[in-house]
Amino acid sequence: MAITTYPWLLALPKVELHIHLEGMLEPELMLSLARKNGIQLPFNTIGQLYEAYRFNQLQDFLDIYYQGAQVLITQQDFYDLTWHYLKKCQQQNIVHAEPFFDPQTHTARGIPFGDVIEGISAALTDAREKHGITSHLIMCFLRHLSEIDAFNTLEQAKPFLDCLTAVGLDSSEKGHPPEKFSRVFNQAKTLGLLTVAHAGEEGPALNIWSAINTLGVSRIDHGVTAIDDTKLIDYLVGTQLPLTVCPLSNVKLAIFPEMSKHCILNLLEKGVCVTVNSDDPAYFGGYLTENFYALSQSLNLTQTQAHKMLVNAIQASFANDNRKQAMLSQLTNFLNSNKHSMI
Ligand code: HPA
Ligand SMILES: [Zn+2]
Repeated sequence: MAITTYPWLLALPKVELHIHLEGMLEPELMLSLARKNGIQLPFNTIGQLYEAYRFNQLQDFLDIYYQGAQVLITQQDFYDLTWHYLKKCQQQNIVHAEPFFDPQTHTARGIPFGDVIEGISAALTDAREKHGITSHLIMCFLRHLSEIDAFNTLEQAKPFLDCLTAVGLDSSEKGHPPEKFSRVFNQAKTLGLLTVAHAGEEGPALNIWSAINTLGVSRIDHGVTAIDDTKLIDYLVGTQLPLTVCPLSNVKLAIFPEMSKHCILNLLEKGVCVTVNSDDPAYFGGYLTENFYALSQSLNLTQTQAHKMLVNAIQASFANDNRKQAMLSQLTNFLNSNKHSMI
């Protein structure tokens, strides 16, 4: 059955595996934090910010994203940013999330690592206790920086390993292949952390192979260029290694010229374990519900396909077996009671 309404998607219980905390910095919050903290930005109004959010490629976005993140100074700022997203989760019935954060963006400006991670973790704990939203935090290394910088960051994370589930890899893919970080990822694994990596967003399918073979990842973030490599597709289908795909992001960053050309449903129909995610919702025009809605509008996403991608997300998550079972039941109950209704 085709999905036609936004309210149905809004109420659908959802899981998000690819979202950057710095990418949920909405213009209103960015400008108010800039005023509070006395940070000068090249934008003064919300209109100017939206005007700047026109990107031809990943790097155009990253330049603005790192600029915006400079307004985050205190532990409370990181709490508020995270809490803002968790309120969104409540509104959109996102029941489990595994957000990324980029500590190097902050420690390079002299912000203590502990303030960043403690602010974020306190908000995640409060959301679990007050609203039952579960989460796992993933620390990303910026791949445009050096291996040594990544090792230093991992060192700073050691007192906070209880707050972390995994390490990831993000920022500029071109010129910074996964293997650059194989030794850091190995060390992270010896500390008990799981691993994920952005690969095959702007870069070739070869980067996905490298993330698999040199970083031992549990999931690939993006991974859409896998569609160019039939051997890789066979591998992904055989292993069910998940891809965390971000449709609105991919169109905003011109990976696909328009949503109707996006390959996510082709990957799904081939049997790849794909999931839907929002990446940087404040910059790309929508949270998880809007990503599903865009697929329903441009690719005629069906309820069965939405259900399958959510089952994939639950199974691909780092939640424990009990939590996975509870989320699967919640999803089944929703679909049984809302199959024919469009609310
Ligand atoms: O889509 C992305 N790709 C790489 N790095 C990022 N950091 C935030 N979003 C992204
Ligand atoms: Zn991302």
